[in-house]
Amino acid sequence: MIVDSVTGEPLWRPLLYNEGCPDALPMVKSVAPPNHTVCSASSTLCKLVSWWNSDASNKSAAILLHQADWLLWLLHGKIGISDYNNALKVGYDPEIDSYPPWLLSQPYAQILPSVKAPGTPIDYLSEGIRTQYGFPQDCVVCTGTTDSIAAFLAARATKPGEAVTSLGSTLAIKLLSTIRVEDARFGVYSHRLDDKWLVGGASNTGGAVLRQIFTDKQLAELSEQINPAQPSPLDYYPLQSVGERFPVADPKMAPRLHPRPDDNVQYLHGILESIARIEAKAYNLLQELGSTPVQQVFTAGGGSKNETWIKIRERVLGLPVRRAAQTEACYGAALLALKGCSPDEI
Ligand SMILES: Nc1ncnc2c1ncn2[C@@H]1O[C@H](COP(=O)(O)OP(=O)(O)O)[C@@H](O)[C@H]1O
Ligand SMILES: O=C(CO)[C@H](O)[C@H](O)COP(=O)(O)O
Repeated sequence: MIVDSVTGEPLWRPLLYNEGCPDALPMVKSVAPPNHTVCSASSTLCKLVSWWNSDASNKSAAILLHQADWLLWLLHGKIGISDYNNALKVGYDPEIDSYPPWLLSQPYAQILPSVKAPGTPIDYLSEGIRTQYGFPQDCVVCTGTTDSIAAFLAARATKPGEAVTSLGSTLAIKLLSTIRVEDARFGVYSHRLDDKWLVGGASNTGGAVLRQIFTDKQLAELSEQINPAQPSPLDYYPLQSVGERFPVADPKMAPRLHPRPDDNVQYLHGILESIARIEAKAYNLLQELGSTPVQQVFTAGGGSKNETWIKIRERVLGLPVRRAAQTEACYGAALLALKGCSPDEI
């Protein structure tokens, strides 16, 4: 979001995380290091540059916020604060804990938010919100993280080699690694998690495609009739619309959901198996690019309740796959706040 730095009013249409601004890509590639995370049309930096190059008249009053930063501003009232997870795709370097010189030298650097570690206390909850909802006076608001990192924290995976696949509307992968891996050619990037790295990426495949074809009730009923030990010969690339981010970064990739068999059980089997193949390709790619090898996969999000799918994925990945004890990202966000929350530091 690009907002007025005083009033918080949006100065441009808010953009979703997977929306692309290919018009800005050549300019971003001309300033960033080769294959940097920002060198993807859906990166936050491409969104920022696309706005900067538009007819925007109020550049001096603007500030960039991620959706999570904007929500937190509504809670604590201090505008222009982000965290190093949300800020990764605008170009923040969590290793040096700073925006890099190539970014700071750009004219649009003036609208970048200040960045803190995830879970850093910012301020007390603003009085209006506190009284409206009945929170205690000492309720503190901390910086956040991204949704799939919060899902990783909720799963309480702590050892290098442990990974979390979030099967929500999309498929997001996070593998705890001692080695940082980044390669925009495949949509691979590393978020910092304290002194380690969460290597992974986000595919546009996932539950949203399933919901385009089946109701949640059908998903549950049809899945019970699938034999997960039996491989499906059907080979699809389930996407809601054109464009994939990871493990293939191709904004022009077309969805492949045909041929459709008459039997819905077979069709769903083929789709679940095909998404599992994309997940397997993703984990193999991370290892090829040098991350700590994956040993155990936890799973979160709406797709994690599907036991048949978990068995299919175990067979296709050749790895133990377990439903996380806590599968909601908000649980991880609360753990982060608990860890960071110390009013003395405000
Ligand atoms: N039994 C099921 N098997 C597989 N996927 C399911 C099942 N039930 C729901 N889903 C999928 O879960 C997704 C919703 O999960 P959720 O984590 O709430 O997504 P998000 O928060 O990313 O929108 C839906 O897109 C739906 O297709
Ligand atoms: O696709 C997503 C939304 O469901 C992912 O959450 C998002 O794109 C992944 O971002 P990050 O890896 O930075 O947490």
